[in-house]
Amino acid sequence: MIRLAGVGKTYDDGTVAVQQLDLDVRRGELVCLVGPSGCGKSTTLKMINRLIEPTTGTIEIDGRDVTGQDPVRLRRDIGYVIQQVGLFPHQKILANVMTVPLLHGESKEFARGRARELLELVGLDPARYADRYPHQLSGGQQQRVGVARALAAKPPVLLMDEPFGAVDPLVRLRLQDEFLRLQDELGVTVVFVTHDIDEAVRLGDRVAVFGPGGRLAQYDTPARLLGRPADDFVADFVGSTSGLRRLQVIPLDPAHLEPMDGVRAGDLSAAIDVDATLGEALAVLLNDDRGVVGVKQGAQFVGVLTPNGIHRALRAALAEMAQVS
Ligand SMILES: Nc1ncnc2c1ncn2[C@@H]1O[C@H](COP(=O)(O)OP(=O)(O)OP(=O)(O)O)[C@@H](O)[C@H]1O
Repeated sequence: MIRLAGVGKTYDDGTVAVQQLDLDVRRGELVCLVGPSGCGKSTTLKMINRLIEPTTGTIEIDGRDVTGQDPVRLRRDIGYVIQQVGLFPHQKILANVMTVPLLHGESKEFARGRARELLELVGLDPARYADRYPHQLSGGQQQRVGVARALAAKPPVLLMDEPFGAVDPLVRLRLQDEFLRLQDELGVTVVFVTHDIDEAVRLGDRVAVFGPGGRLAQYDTPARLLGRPADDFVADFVGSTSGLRRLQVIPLDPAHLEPMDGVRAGDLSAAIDVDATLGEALAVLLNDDRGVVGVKQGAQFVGVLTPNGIHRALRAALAEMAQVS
């Protein structure tokens, strides 16, 4: 869906922001660009919607070179969400979200309906929030309005630059979860900039780690990035707690469950879904006094998980990861 080939950006003052960047993003994929401050993540994002022109290389969206397209039109067709949200302070929330469909030439009535639908989708009840002004909303709520507005024109591509950077960690987790659900539902292709490796591995189907001087250090799935960092820089950036982070990306393995024999469903105080990750399973287990968690598929219990089961699942996943690398 998006293809960058040999893309570079050197600013007028000689700063090399991005070097020889090759990056493919598949349709419907969520790709995170992550790295320390100043390594060219925002510059890369802004080259995709032509807020910044590359010095070298080509950028294609859906097979079409973006440099051949009218930048205003291009930006109208690509959703863009930034940390400072950029809501119009003197317009009510509904009017803020209606802006983009109106720009696309839709009728007021259509735009109003679409805006209400979008507010609902991002978890803001229109009956409660549509008539408020931006300053009457919390930071997290404003951020959701920003996401709703960017999605209002059903863009095939959404660019997000640290969209959840300014909200507290708990709200951020919730926004991340909601955004994952939304992205899955809408099937939109997303490029998401963050400097937070935890956010990147949580959200990304694939993660691009940028190093100093705008060099792409590794582009991989979260599991491989954490399990097999390409070099010392990536290993360092991923950090010493990568073992714990890895838990967040490894699925629970049903082979490591123990049978329900002798355990009555009514005695289990905690249960998780069989689609959970090892990290989620561990979190539930740690909160349970008995050290045993029921695992469900739909409404049915399919087994129980104990600390030993988690340990076995983790060992097996790491062995498998080492084999494919
Ligand atoms: N207009 C500009 N003129 C000159 N240099 C610039 C300009 N904009 C950005 N830079 C430089 O380009 C490099 C990359 O900046 P960019 O904003 O892309 O990094 P980033 O990875 O997004 O950083 P952060 O995480 O801090 O937002 C930095 O060294 C920055 O100082």
